[in-house]
Amino acid sequence: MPTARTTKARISVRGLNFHYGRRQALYDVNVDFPDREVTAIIGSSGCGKSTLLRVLNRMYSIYPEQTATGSVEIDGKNILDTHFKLNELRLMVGMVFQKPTPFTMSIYDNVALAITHHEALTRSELEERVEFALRQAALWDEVKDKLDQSALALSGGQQQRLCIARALAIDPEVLLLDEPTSALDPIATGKIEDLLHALRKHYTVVIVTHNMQQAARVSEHTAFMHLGKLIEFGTTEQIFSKPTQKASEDYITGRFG
Ligand SMILES: Nc1ncnc2c1ncn2[C@@H]1O[C@H](COP(=O)(O)OP(=O)(O)OP(=O)(O)O)[C@@H](O)[C@H]1O
Repeated sequence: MPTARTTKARISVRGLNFHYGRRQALYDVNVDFPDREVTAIIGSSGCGKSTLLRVLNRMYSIYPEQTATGSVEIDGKNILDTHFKLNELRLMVGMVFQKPTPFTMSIYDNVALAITHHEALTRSELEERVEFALRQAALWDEVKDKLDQSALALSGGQQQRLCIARALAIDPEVLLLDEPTSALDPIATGKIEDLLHALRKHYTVVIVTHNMQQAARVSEHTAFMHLGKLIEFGTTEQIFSKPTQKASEDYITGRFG
């Protein structure tokens, strides 16, 4: 398999194999995710996109039958190493899921809880941090007058931006998004895509998406996967205009997937 190398990698995946019990879902994946860029992972259903994303924050580790071999280095440290503390990893890598998952509590507490789990701050420091996170997620103006209202009363798109604020509240280096707009309407989707454009200045973003137009709009690099293998990685422009692998070309031109 080709190793996708770039000059300034923030995450380097090498020789990654992943099993759900006896079922192998990833085969010898090698890829570098560039620093402070958006990388899209695309490919047909079941090809291993979510699995790869979940390995990047070791989410599988709570399931004993799920195993990963190989390495995933962030800042030169192998985060798959069981000696690498999960708490430390949670501070480095934030994650947002397909369906918004706000906690049943106020808008303010949703974000504050993420911070107080890791840090002891004074009340005013905490207020500043919550505001900063909500501003980063382009939600502050819409919620600043109702911070003590339930997060569940927000629209789906606002809830998803709240989840992004929660992920950003701990100031991670990496933001992982697993089909973050698939449950949203086009206007809410557009807001999240605009947000991704702004976030790339500060964060290394990896997004799994089924929507190829979205990948083309939001990402600088694209990884194409097929049947658990990373088939091709390149600039999004190259992958969409001149894919070098037949499987990528077939997927992009809609012949399968
Ligand atoms: N918990 C699990 N136990 C067993 N097999 C699983 C589990 N989760 C996923 N798989 C299998 O691993 C493979 C990769 O799944 P994954 O969810 O990563 O694919 P995907 O590309 O994200 O798919 P989709 O686009 O449909 O979300 C699939 O064959 C799937 O059936």
